[in-house]
Amino acid sequence: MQMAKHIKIFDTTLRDGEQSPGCSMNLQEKIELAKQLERLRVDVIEAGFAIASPGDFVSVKTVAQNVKNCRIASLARALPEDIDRAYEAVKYAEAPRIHTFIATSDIHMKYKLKASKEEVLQRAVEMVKYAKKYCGDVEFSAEDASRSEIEFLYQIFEAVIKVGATVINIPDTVGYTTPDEFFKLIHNIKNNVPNIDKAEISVHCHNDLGLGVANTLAAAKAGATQLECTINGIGERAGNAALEEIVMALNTRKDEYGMFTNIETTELYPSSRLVSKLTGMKIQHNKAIVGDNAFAHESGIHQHGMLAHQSTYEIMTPESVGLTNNKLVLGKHSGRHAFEERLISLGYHLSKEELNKAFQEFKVLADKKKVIYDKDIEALVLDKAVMTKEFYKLNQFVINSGNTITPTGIVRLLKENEEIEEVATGHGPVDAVFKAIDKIVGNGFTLEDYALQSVTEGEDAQGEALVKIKLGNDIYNGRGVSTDVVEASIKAYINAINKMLNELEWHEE
Ligand SMILES: CC(=O)SCCNC(=O)CCNC(=O)[C@H](O)C(C)(C)COP(=O)(O)OP(=O)(O)OC[C@H]1O[C@@H](n2cnc3c(N)ncnc32)[C@H](O)[C@@H]1OP(=O)(O)O
Ligand SMILES: CC(C)C(=O)C(=O)O
Repeated sequence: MQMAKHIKIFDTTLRDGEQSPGCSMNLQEKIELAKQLERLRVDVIEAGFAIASPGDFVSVKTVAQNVKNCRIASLARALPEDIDRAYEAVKYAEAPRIHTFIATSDIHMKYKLKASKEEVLQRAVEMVKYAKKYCGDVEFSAEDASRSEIEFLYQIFEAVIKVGATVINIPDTVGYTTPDEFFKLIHNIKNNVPNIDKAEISVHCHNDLGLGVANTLAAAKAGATQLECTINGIGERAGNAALEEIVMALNTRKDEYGMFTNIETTELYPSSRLVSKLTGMKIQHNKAIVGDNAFAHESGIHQHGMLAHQSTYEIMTPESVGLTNNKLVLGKHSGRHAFEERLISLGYHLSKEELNKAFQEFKVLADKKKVIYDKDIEALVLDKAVMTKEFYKLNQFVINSGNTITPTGIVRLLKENEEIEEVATGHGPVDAVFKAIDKIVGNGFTLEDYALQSVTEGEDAQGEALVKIKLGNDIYNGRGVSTDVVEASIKAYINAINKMLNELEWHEE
């Protein structure tokens, strides 16, 4: 019998994932996510692109300072200033990595870099050498590798390994390749780059044709031992290969792949929910592994089969990915211990102060709602999982609305201990209260997106409002939950405003 092979998971949710339009996260959110990735036990966290902005630099550095059990990487173009900045940020990590890249396809070299093959080869070698002066662990990516000339890939990989690259990454940058083709590419690189055994082979697949995961798995079969991916598959354009799908495919089909990862699979669902909440990017219901319907059985024949035996229609258990089966969780007579235990099993690790606040809110909710589901609890604590300084807090609101009158909203907010009240009219009650808040806060930002969904089923279900506001080029997500949808909307709007003000204050410091 062959020994199972260890496959490393390189998570790039904080870098490529954050490149999804509208998915920006603030510093506290990134730290929270990095800690969750540590609980998930990914091998490498790509924490950002340090030179991209002062905010990116600080978040890479703070992740490096706070996460101890994963390797921490920063992306850097093949430029000395990028590499300097990347190292300045990752040097605080127990295990730092500089990840430098340059495009190798004719299209990118001609139109984007305006550089010849020789120049690209020389820059790649010089920059890997340059990075090695700082850091033992240097990953080199040949951007757009899947559309690059294969002989050039052999040449550039051999050259960068010679000067010390520890990982060579083969990205399918534009999601163009197919599983058979990518298998051959990785197989050929493994067999034609003379010093390939001195470096790890990595792949990074995008999902433009919906083949990101299939291509990644084909590459693993061909010999790649580091797989780059993101939670929920978020990322540039159609996204990256989804971490949870890759991991569960390897896990469920050990017979086919003979591979294992270090991932704590019961943390997959909490990680997915966290990313969705932090980015405001909803998970489609039929999404594999983590979608609401992934373990739901609707039709009679399937339900009959499931009643007879779970294995008839489930190839993995919901528990194995961190979904608990306790639909009915806690009620108004529950105590703090049971509440905390439930939170931990859902993947939320709150401080004592955060827990106390969440418990008080849980009791208020339990008075309003007959049945409290896991999702209600998650909705409550997600705000606590990422503490944001509250510049404004909702004190009171009143709306006057109907189909024959102009909707009017009166909102009173607390700013420190000062009460500020404004009134405004709008196209509907939510528009009216948002306009009243604009009058209090002042404008400069715009509402980019607003969505409302119910957290669970039932007439007393909580409404969850998600808003995106934009200031300059920056987007801030806010969320709010309440059994009253106008209140949920106000909370979401104030949450986004508070995040924006936190960021502005941080930039002023
Ligand atoms: C495939 C990927 O996902 S790559 C990662 C993509 N992520 C990002 O771009 C993160 C956000 N980016 C940014 O904030 C900015 O683009 C920055 C700060 C990195 C650079 O900003 P600017 O200096 O204003 O340059 P801009 O983005 O307009 O153009 C990119 C420049 O980098 C060059 N470049 C692109 N890739 C590389 C590379 N790998 N190595 C060296 N130079 C590169 C381009 O040729 C161009 O150079 P030019 O200014 O001499 O024409
Ligand atoms: C920088 C590389 C790894 C990348 O993100 C891509 O090619 O998609």
